[in-house]
Amino acid sequence: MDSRELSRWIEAALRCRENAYAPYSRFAVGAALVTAGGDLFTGCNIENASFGGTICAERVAASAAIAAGQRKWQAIVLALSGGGPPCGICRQFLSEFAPDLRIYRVDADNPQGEYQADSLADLYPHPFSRHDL
Ligand SMILES: O=c1ccn([C@H]2C[C@H](O)[C@@H](CO)O2)c(=O)[nH]1
Ligand SMILES: [Zn+2]
Repeated sequence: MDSRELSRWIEAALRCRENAYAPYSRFAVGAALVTAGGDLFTGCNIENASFGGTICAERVAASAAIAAGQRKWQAIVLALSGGGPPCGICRQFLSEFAPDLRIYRVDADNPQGEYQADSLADLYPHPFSRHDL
């Protein structure tokens, strides 16, 4: 991955963040899931008046990739205010398909600033998996 490619992924996450439906938290999140072949699937968070019905940007992006038949992934880019990490539900969800996924995070309030890069394996070292069934 060169930095131009990463910039394109970040742009995609930021653009999708503009579609976030977050009237309750007012916290907009955008995600860009990058497949092994370099295709991009984007997602934003979608809240619900029944709060538990809310879905995070990460799972929307990942679900779009899965629904398109693409389950081999290299990275996900997250764009959110403060650049925080994915929630526990999303870590578990992503680990089903890509336990070593690279996770890039940008602060949507300062997208040209530093980004964080982690492996999902580091952020979520002990997923519940098929071996635990
Ligand atoms: O990594 C994250 C963290 C939070 N959210 C969403 C869920 C909810 O709509 C709002 C506040 O938690 O942000 C995400 O989409 N991804
Ligand atoms: Zn989440």
